[in-house]
Amino acid sequence: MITLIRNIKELVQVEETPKNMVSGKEMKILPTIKNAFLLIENDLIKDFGEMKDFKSIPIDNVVDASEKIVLPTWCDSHTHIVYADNREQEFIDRINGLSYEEIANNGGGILNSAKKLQVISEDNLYKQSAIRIEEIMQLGTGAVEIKSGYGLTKEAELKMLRVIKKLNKNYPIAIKATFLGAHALPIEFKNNKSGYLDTVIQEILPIVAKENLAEFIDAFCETGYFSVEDTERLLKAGEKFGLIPKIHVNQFTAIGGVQIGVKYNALSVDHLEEMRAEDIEVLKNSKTMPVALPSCSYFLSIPYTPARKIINAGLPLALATDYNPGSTPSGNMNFVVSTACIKMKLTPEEAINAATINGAYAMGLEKTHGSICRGKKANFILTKKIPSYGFIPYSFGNHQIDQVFIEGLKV
Ligand SMILES: N=CN[C@@H](CCC(=O)O)C(=O)O
Ligand SMILES: [Zn+2]
Repeated sequence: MITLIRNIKELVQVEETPKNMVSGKEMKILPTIKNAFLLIENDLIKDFGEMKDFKSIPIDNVVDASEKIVLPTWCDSHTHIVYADNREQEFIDRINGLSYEEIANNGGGILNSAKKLQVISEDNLYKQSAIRIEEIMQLGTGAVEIKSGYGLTKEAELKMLRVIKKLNKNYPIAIKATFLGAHALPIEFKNNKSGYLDTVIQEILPIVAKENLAEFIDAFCETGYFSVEDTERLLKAGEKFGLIPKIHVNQFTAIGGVQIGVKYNALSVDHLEEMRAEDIEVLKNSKTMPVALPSCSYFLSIPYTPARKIINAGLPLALATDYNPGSTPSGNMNFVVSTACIKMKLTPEEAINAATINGAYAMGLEKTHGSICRGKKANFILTKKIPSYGFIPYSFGNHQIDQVFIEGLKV
């Protein structure tokens, strides 16, 4: 089927020659074509250009985009969308003065989600998660990474990963799975962290690899959770099974997590709210994408990732939601892009680059997603009638999307 999107006011993030990512000063450049067309064949982008250059061919479906902007769908490279029920009570506890750490120490936090996840049926977990997938597709997300890590037992971790696999099969959105067995220490292992890591490495990891349930491996490398040494043990074990690291680091404390990520060729290091000069330095000359999660900073009232320092050092940056029941119960990439501009001082061009092509890189999807490029997936957002693409982050919290296309079809 051939679909033509015509009279596009501005077609954003176009690429003649595909690139893997954008870094430093390049992030301020967002290639666009004004008064453009976009031609789709089945699930792929066939052509694009200026309207005046469009050569008539037989078309099955025409969409008029007068006064509207078209941009690639968002690439959300860090989420925990598969979870059981919610944690609004902890939200209220925080309003009343408890800290995220105090809540976790009282059995709340990740362990609270694990308790709920261990008892929910796979079917019910799938149903709850599918609603969130449908929600983020409507919000313009066309590719997403999803982590395990709320199971914390063999059965429950595998249940999560199987749900992720089933979502990937049933929805057109691209889904990448990450095994996050080392997300928190289960109560049964309270004084036996190395015993829990033995379970993760010897009992769960081999099944994850054998059943092809995840491409990436993650750990919450943080004071009070998993140390740099624990993380290294895990990444080494993952490496043997060909799992690529994408890790939680520097959320509350900077303890060397970025260094261990770079040492093990992590595809991304995520959170980075607390960054020392040496953490920025070690990322130079690496292939590791720094990923900021501004909705998490917003929700927990913790510092924002120092995005300006990262980009001004010549590094790339990706933006993601961190959608999860504890620190970020929102999967809205439009809000992430706005918040990155408002609170982290990214320009709209930098924020859109960070949420599209760099997000695609951070989950290994840069060859097929993240830009308007011939041969890439026909994943794009058609906005309402708006004055410019800068209006998307400017009108924060408002919904500027008219239609979302994933793999060539309106969702
Ligand atoms: N920081 C670790 N994990 C999640 C939050 C987990 C939770 O509170 O449930 C995050 O990325 O913010
Ligand atoms: Zn996370």
